[in-house]
Amino acid sequence: MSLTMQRVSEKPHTYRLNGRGVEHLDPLLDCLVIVTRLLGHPVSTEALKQGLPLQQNRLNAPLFIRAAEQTGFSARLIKTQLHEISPLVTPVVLLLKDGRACVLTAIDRGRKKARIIQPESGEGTRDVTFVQLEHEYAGHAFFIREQYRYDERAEANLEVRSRHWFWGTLFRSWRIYRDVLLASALINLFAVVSPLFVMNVYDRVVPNNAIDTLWVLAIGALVVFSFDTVLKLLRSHFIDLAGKKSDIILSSRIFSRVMGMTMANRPQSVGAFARKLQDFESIREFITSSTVTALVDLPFALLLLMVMGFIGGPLIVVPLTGMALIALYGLIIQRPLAKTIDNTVRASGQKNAMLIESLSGLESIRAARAEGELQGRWEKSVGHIARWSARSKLLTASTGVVVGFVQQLVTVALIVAGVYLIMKGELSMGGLIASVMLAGRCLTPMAQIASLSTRYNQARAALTELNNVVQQPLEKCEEKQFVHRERLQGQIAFTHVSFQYPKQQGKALDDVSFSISPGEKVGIIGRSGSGKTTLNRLLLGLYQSASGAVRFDGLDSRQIDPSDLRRNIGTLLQDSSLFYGSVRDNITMGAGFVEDAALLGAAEIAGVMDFVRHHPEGLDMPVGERGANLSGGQRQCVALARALITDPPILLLDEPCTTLDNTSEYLVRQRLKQYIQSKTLIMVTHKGTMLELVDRLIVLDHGKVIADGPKQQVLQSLAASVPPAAQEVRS
Ligand SMILES: Nc1ncnc2c1ncn2[C@@H]1O[C@H](COP(=O)(O)OP(=O)(O)OP(=O)(O)O)[C@@H](O)[C@H]1O
Repeated sequence: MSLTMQRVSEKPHTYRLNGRGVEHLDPLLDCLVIVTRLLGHPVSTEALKQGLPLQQNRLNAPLFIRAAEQTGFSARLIKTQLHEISPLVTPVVLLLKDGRACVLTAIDRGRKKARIIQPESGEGTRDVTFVQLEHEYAGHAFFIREQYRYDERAEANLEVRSRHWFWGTLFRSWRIYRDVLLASALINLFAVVSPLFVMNVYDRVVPNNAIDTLWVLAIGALVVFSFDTVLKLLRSHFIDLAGKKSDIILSSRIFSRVMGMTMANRPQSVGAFARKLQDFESIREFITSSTVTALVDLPFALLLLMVMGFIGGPLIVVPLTGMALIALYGLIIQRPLAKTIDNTVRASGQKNAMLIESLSGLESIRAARAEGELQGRWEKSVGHIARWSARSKLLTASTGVVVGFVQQLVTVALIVAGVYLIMKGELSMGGLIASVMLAGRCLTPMAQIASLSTRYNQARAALTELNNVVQQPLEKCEEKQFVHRERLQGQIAFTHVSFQYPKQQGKALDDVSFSISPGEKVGIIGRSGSGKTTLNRLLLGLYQSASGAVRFDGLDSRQIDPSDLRRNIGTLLQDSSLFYGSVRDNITMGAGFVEDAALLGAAEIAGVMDFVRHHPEGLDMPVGERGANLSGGQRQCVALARALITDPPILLLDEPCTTLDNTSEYLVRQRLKQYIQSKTLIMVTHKGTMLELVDRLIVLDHGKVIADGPKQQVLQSLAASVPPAAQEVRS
């Protein structure tokens, strides 16, 4: 379905929007929508692609699987012949040549016919022969089924085990880690070669002048070392490969959890939260080569120790004692180290929060001449972090020093004890040298692990923080099934709605009830803090009411998929944000594919064309970070155009045109008046002039509805009683 926005007459402008405003032109997405319908749980295109990083506005194979999974289905892409597909597994999405796709709904093997639905043809179900289909089929098919849902009864009896977000992701690379383990076993076996080579040279070659044997041994050792080098390179490559794979999955998972988090659980501080997410770096570092190598090598140290025991006999006690000493020191410093790192992490979060807040409020800081105050806070925070990080550095450095000392101690003790054994004739010269070398090898992974404890503690702290993030409730959780509504009529009802912000005293909305019919134009007025914006937030489903219900077309908003709901409500928030990019990007963000006619139409109504027309780059004019290159009024126009771009049946405008000059406001108002004729409008405003757009007024005070009725009647009664709310509406 395509959208065209036609300008019917010149003055006043009349705009007619045909269609939904967005054409997705995505065969895979269309097929998935059809499959969800066939499986009895229809999901809208909007809900399926919600939050996915579409490639040129389309699903690709991995995104198809993610789209299915996030809406309660599971999908697998399998290479298969057409005749191998069982009729029992339909519906199946077949990938066709030239990037097309179709849904295979039934197979009649006897008559060699198949029943398909090809969305782009718009023909509905049709029968084709196997030969025809084979000709088009590209060889891969998506097999989709509904995920089994446990209900509350199951929860009582059965604990549903799901994989941990972090360990489960690492576990996905178990095959790679298995190979790494195998390579490590060989590498550690090869570690024996060097001491044995030296031992044999000292004990056999030198006393007997056996030059031939020397060369044989040397060539053998070289071959083994070459193999060892290749294996070591491969091992690091595989560990990095597994780390990279996990890193991509984990980063994407964390970000999607953050995006999907309920507003009630959103973090109090953006800066501190951003810091938590950045701390993922320390986890990434921890799962890369050096750590994993040290961990994997540790069990093999015991093997080397056994070989050493075989050669050096009682000398084994020396490295064993050394290992025990290193382990003991490592354990002793764990607690103080963990404490310093936890404190550093907390303080860094606070410092980052301050930095982000200061940078975003730089103009206000300058205007209030508060630079000195913030400088003071900053220096205090930096000083605090420096103290803790100096402590953690000292502890880390002490590990290195202690480990080095133990290693030297072990060498000296081995040589002293070895000389006694040689004098007693229980050990050869070569045996002693080999024992020293092997002891060194045994201690290396121990030393590495001890020095990794800082990194481990950082990763542990980051994992704890991220665990909290990942465990936050999601707006769309797997257990919850939504009703999918492509298009709402625009009927809205609040019944006894009360709401209190988390961790706040007092209700922001208190027993609010009203009903709005489709096409009605309603103004919400009231003093600052009376609850107007909160009411908008509940309408958008950003927060859920504690009691009562918000209904759209008679359906509780909690049942409607949030993405469907928001697609149907064109929203201009009081503080709508713009993002780095062009004016065009900012208007179309979230809308998918938009035809130029629709874009121009929305930009015209919202007054964007009035200023981009004079810019050499037009709609491609860059807006800067957070829209910093635009004026306040221009930013509001772009945000208004964004609200109109999908031609939604409901418009929710919070303080539109507040930052526009009178002429611009007049022009936008006149164009909006034409545009909203068939829409349901809910508008929060303090501006009397904007009330021209509405026929009915709802007045809020301290979270309660104190008046509701036709505009003139409410204004008159407010003027008569002269409550503060009436004075708020400036004419
Ligand atoms: N995110 C929030 N967290 C906690 N409390 C909030 C939050 N937003 C608003 N409040 C509180 O809820 C109450 C209603 O605020 P709301 O923003 O809905 O008022 P408003 O009528 O839109 O005001 P204004 O006209 O100034 O925009 C206020 O007391 C405010 O302090």
